[in-house]
Amino acid sequence: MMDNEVDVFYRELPKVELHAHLNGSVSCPTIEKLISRKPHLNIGHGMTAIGKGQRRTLDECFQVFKVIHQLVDTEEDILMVATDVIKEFAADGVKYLELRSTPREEKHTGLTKKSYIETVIKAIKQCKSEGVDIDVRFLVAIDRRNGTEVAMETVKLAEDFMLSSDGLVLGLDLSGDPTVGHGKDLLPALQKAKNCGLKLSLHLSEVPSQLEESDLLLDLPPDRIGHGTFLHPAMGGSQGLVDKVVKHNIPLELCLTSNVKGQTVARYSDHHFKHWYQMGHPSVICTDDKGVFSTDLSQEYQLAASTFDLSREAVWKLSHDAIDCIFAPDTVKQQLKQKWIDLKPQVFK
Ligand SMILES: CNc1ncnc2c1ncn2[C@@H]1O[C@H](COP(=O)(O)O)[C@@H](O)[C@H]1O
Ligand SMILES: [Zn+2]
Repeated sequence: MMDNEVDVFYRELPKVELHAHLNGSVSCPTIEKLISRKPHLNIGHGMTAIGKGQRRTLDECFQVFKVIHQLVDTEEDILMVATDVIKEFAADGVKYLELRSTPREEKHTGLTKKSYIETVIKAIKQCKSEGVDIDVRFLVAIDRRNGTEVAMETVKLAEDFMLSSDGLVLGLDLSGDPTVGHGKDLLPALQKAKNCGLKLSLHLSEVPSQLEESDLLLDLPPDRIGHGTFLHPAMGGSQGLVDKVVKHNIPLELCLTSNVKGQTVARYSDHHFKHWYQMGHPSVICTDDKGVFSTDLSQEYQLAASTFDLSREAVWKLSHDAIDCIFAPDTVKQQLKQKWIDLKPQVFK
């Protein structure tokens, strides 16, 4: 996204990003660097991002991640990718970021799941020491396709890092192709994670066929929901599901461009943001995969505002209220709220 396409108000708006997959967030310039490191892979740029006006099926989106994973398979790659992504979010006015990523083992390069997470943490610490103006935390992701055993291993790894990373690792994400695997097989691992104090953000009902799974996973309950596209009765879900989300007051992470480009939502004006926002339910605008979907968080706020006719004050409240949905402790929430107070005159000048 070029700067001049987004109104300066949305760029300067301080923002909280809670749903960003590391390898889906890799920008064009970083992809270029990766391609030049690995010319033998013969990967062209068109294979890693979905441009303006383009769409793919969700299935095709998952093919794109496979291509990016080929490009990012060493500690060096992960360090560069994570550092670039963090700096790009900071340049877009994001003041607090929860990055998520699936630790991968790559036997041919010596990458292990542990060194994968260590490298992301190293990137976060490096950005901090360089004075980049953003507070970054990490959620360890479980890819649902890998089943019970890997999920258990991932929980153990996340727990170890939660205890040793000075508060940088806060929780777990459940993601991956929603048409593969079933949440019931992952329930024991998620329950264990919750019991040891890891926060849970779960992709729920990203596709229509997951209502039974969502009903089951909502009883955990998770601390946040990714997408939740088909939970609401107006989207083919049910009042019972909405009631559970409301009863537990579980915030939703909503990613407009991701859902439209991945074709689970037909057009922006049909996005389920409108149902939850109207109810006054905590709804946080997020990017999902800013690289793959060629977007950024400022653009997503502007899209939400123009599609649903939100005033600047309403947009301000939307970004401010996201602070209450972060996984970091209350002291961090207070610091961020102070930052929003300090920045407001400048943004509304
Ligand atoms: C489009 N909607 C989506 N739905 C579900 N999972 C998604 C996703 N977008 C991304 N991921 C998950 O994030 C991984 C890439 O980042 P990391 O390698 O983990 O950093 C994908 O392989 C998938 O597991
Ligand atoms: Zn996601």
